[in-house]
Parts: sequence; C-alpha cells; structure tokens
Amino acid sequence: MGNLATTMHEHYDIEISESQEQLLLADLDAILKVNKTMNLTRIDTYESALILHIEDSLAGLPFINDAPQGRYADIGTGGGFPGVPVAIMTNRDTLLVDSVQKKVKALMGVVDGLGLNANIEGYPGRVEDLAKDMPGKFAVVTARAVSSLASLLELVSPLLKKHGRFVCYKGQPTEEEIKAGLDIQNLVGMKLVEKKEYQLSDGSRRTILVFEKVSNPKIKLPRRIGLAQKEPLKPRR
Ligand SMILES: C[S@@+](CC[C@H](N)C(=O)[O-])C[C@H]1O[C@@H](n2cnc3c(N)ncnc32)[C@H](O)[C@@H]1O
Repeated sequence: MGNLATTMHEHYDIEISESQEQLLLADLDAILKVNKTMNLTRIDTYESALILHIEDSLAGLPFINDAPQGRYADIGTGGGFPGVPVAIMTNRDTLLVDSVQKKVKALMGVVDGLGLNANIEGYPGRVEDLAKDMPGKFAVVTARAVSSLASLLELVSPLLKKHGRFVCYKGQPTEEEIKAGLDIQNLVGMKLVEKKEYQLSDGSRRTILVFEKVSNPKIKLPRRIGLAQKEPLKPRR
C-alpha cells in the first residue's frame, strides 16, 4: 500500500485530512507497541496492519455516515478495529465494547495517549449486558471478526434505535452464513439494506453487509448470556 490518504481517495472515494491521517497512523503504532506484550491482534507487521486494520476499517465509512445521527458502538472491538479509526473519522460519540477487560483497559490507554478520550469510551463487558444497560441508544453499530451473522444480528438489534444501522465487516462469508442471518432478520427486527464486496490493497477479499433496524424484535432480547453465540436463533415455523 502506498500513502494511506491517496489509497483511500483513489480506491474508496474517502477523503482523509492530514490531522486524521496522523491520528490513524499514531493509533496503529501504539496498538502494535502494546501488542508486543499483550495479544490484542494477531496481525503484527506494520505494512499488513495498515491494510487489514486501517484500510479495512475505513472501507465501511460511507455506510456509517449514512446512518442516523447519534451514538456509535463497536462490539468485540479487540484492538479497536474498526472502532477507533471510525471514531477518528466521524467524531461520533463512540463506545468500544469487549468482554475481555484487560483488552479494553489497554485499548483505553492508547485512546487516552492519543488525546481521543473526549468522544471515545470503553465498555468492558458483554454485548448482552450492554443491551440491558443502554437499550436502543445507538444510531450505528459495527462488528468485525466477532461471530456469525445470525448471532450478531441478535446481539446488535436491542442496541439500535429505530432506523439505526448495523455495519457488519466480514471476509468472504459462506452462502449458508448469509442465509442463516437473512432467515432470522425479521425475527430480530432487522433488514439487509446493502451488501458491498471489495478488495483490499493486498488482494484480500472483503464483504460489508449493512442492516437497518426496522421494527422491535418479535422475541424478548437479549436472551440469556452466551445463547446468541452458542445456540443461534432459527426461523419460526
Ligand atoms: C477476533 S476479535 C476481533 C477484534 C476486532 N474487531 C478486529 O477485527 O480486529 C473478537 C473479539 O470479540 C470479543 N467478543 C466476542 N463475543 C463477545 C460478546 N458477546 N461481547 C463482547 N465482546 C465479545 C472477543 O473478546 C474478542 O476480543
């Protein structure tokens, strides 16, 4: 990959200012440094992290910008991807959610060090608990490499306000995974509105699926902790 701002402009039609680019690169540097002592991400070379973390995180921006105004959550954020790059680019009030407390603590150390704590907070806990603490409070939610599509739709729906968007970053999901998600979208009050397939600078193929919260779930959510991922919903007959 060449220069980040040029790549994002030429391949994605996304404009990055100089100060945003500095912050994005400083975030990547800091995360890779922390990663030497703690397992935040398995991608540990700068060149591949620039593509797989920063370029990929930013690829979802047009869909995030299309969402209604309001709070943003990145669930299963790990090392803060796509959450921190999205927060840098959008200035939305951002919540970085992960069930592993020490990851959130380390990540918030990086966020504080970059002076980004005015609009980014951490939530060390499970998505199911966040759904009880802040139901319907988010205008947009992202997730990358967290769970199957059906599990994610169930976890995300109770977080979103009406017309809020879920921007789901995937590699190359199988037809079965997509079908299992589409089969239960109605049950959880979500609807697929866009699907984009794209290729990163290193040739890897990626997919973004965008869902809108169109109604209240037809069942009580969240279910018991862990069930969304252990026993994904099946369509009602
Ligand atoms: C493979 S990592 C992905 C990290 C990051 N999104 C990325 O793409 O680099 C998945 C993360 O999701 C978190 N996670 C999985 N299920 C979760 C849940 N129910 N609530 C909160 N975090 C969860 C895990 O702790 C882990 O840090």
